[in-house]
Amino acid sequence: MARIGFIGAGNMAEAIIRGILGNRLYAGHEILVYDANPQRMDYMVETYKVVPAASNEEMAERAALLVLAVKPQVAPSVLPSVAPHIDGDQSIVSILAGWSLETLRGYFRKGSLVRVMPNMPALVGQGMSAISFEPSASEALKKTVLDIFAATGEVEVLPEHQLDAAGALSGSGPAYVACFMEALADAGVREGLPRATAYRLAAQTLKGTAAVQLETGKLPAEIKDMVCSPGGTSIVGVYELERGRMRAAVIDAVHGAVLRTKEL
Ligand SMILES: NC(=O)C1=CN([C@@H]2O[C@H](COP(=O)(O)OP(=O)(O)OC[C@H]3O[C@@H](n4cnc5c(N)ncnc54)[C@H](OP(=O)(O)O)[C@@H]3O)[C@@H](O)[C@H]2O)C=CC1
Ligand SMILES: O=C(O)[C@@H]1CCC=N1
Repeated sequence: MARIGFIGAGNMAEAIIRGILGNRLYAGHEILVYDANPQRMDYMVETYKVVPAASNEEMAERAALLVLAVKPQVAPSVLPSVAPHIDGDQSIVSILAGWSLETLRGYFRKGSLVRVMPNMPALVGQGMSAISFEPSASEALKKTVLDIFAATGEVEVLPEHQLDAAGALSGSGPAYVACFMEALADAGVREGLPRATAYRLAAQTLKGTAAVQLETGKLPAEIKDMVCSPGGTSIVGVYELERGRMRAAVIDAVHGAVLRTKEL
């Protein structure tokens, strides 16, 4: 049996595989992949020396732990043919947005189920994964799953009812942050900075500010106060952000993503 198999070898599967290989959790020959797109299969096999499966059904027969990494919209056409091949010793990790453990259990009669909401920065080992286990999950399975996602960044075990919120915050969050980064860089260009310089300044500013929060534990409000000198420049910028309803826009964005998650 392969240690792990990926149903769908797209962006997130690649990010997780990179973490596994980079941290030497498993070797390429212990990882099975199947993707409906033959070019994508070729790319994954050539790049990561993983093992191609002939079908999702073969994968389900051969992988001790199966990662569901297709789009949620595709899952209803994939799971009915995969589930009958799963026996009680196997485990299924779903990263499908919006798919509850209860919905998954409707397909999988056997096997342990885990729900994970990873995020795209897993690609560079800076991911944030929210993880929910079934109450019956064994300590061995918890360790295996935590080790896999810790290889892609940080992990947080959450009760399942919080996973949709986590997905809309940290799962979708890189898209919002990229929009903010682009806006910051556009602003720099408007003020005369070269485009490449503006991107570098914007990206490192986001990374550095996040690092201050994570390393010092200071509240975002405290960090903002450390930057805003009385009567200075930054407080004028903060005032303009507030006039633009920046906080309300972000809160609306996450709420919109939660509502969409419930539709999937
Ligand atoms: N992207 C993100 O930031 C995050 C995504 N997720 C979740 O991860 C999952 C995967 O997302 P992502 O990696 O972005 O998606 P991708 O579209 O990059 O990857 C999915 C892959 O599955 C392939 N595929 C389609 N149909 C089948 C099939 N029947 N059998 C096997 N493979 C198939 C697709 O091929 P083709 O392109 O030809 O259709 C594609 O290569 C989703 O469920 C999403 O909700 C969770 C957190 C973050
Ligand atoms: O946009 C999506 O549906 C997926 C889930 C979280 C991030 N990307």
